Amino acid sequence: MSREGVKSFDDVAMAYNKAFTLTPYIEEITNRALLYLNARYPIHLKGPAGTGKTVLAMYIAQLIGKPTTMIFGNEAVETSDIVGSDYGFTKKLVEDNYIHSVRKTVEDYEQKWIDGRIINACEKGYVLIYDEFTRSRPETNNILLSVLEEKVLELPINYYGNNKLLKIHPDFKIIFTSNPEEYTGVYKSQDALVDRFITLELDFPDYDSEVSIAIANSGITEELAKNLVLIVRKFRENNRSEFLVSLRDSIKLCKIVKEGKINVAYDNEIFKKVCIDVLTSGISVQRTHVDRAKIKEELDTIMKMVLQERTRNMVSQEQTRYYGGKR
Ligand SMILES: Nc1ncnc2c1ncn2[C@@H]1O[C@H](COP(=O)(O)OP(=O)(O)OP(=O)(O)O)[C@@H](O)[C@H]1O
Repeated sequence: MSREGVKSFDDVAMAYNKAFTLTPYIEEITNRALLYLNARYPIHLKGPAGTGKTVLAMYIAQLIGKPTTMIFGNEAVETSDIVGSDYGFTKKLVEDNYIHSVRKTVEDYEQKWIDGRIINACEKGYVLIYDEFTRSRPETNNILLSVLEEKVLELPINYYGNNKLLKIHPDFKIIFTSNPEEYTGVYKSQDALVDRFITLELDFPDYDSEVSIAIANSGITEELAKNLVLIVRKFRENNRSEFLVSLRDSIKLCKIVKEGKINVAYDNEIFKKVCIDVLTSGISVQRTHVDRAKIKEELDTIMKMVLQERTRNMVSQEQTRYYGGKR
C-alpha cells in the first residue's frame, strides 16, 4: 500500500508558516472562502502553479482553528490511503501451561487495520486539505462523493470486521486545491465532485502582494524587491500563454540577489545572467518550443527599461537629498 500521498500537516505547516504574508488581495479571497466553508460547502482553490494555493489553504485551515489533515494528490494515492486498509497481521502467542508438565503454544493471527487520514477528521469534525487532488486518479477520489453529498463515509467491509457507514461530523471541512486541467499529470476533475464544492479561481496576486511575498520569503529590501518583481511580472505578462513564470520565480530571484549580494544594475553581466537563468527555467521544464534567443532579447529589453528607470529614480532621490528638493 502506498502512503506517500499522506504527510503530516504539522511538518508542512512549519515550512510555510514563517513567511506567510496577508495582503488585502489574500484577505479578500480568505473571507469568501470562509463564507462558503461556514455554510458547510467544501471549497476548491484552482489556479496556475505557484499562485499560492497551498499556503492559502493552510492559512484558511489555521483560521478555522481545528486540527488539519493533508493529502497530497498523485498517481500513486489509493482509496486505501485516504480511508484506511488492512495492514498485515499481528501475531499473538497464546500459552497454555495449565498442567505443569505440558506446555502448549498456539499462534493466533489477527488482521490489523490502519485508519486512513480522513477517518479521524470525518469523525471529529476536523479540516482536510486535499492538495492537487486532480493528480490522483478519479476512481481514487470517488470515495469522497458520498462524503460530500450523503455526509457518510463508506468504509471497506473488513473495517473492524463490519461494513460500516461512518457519519460525517457536521463541522468537517474540506479544502481542495488544483492546477488547471491542461497541466501535465492532471486528470479532468469529475463533474460530480465539482458540482459539490465551490471553486475560487486564483491568479497571480497584484504587484504589491507579490512584492510583500517576495520580501517575506527572501528578506530583501523593499526597493530591490519592487524592481525585481517588476521584471518578473513584465516577463510573465508577455509569455503567459507559452510558459509559467510563477511566484516562486520572484522569490528565487530576490533570494539569490540578497544572498549573493548581487548588484542590481543593467550593466552588471552577472545580474543579467542570473535573471535569464531563473526566469527561463520554466521553458525547459515545460518543454515549450519557444525561440530562446528571442526570449532572452525580450528579457534584456525589460531589464533595461526597469533598471534604467531605477537608476533615474536613484539619481533624482540623490539630487533631492543634495539640493533639498530646490532643483
Ligand atoms: N501569502 C503568501 N505569503 C508568503 N508566501 C507565499 C504566499 N503565497 C505564496 N507564497 C509562496 O509562494 C510559493 C508558491 O506558493 P504555493 O506553493 O502555495 O503555490 P501553489 O499554487 O500551491 O503551487 P503549486 O500549484 O505548484 O503547488 C511558495 O514558496 C510560498 O511559500
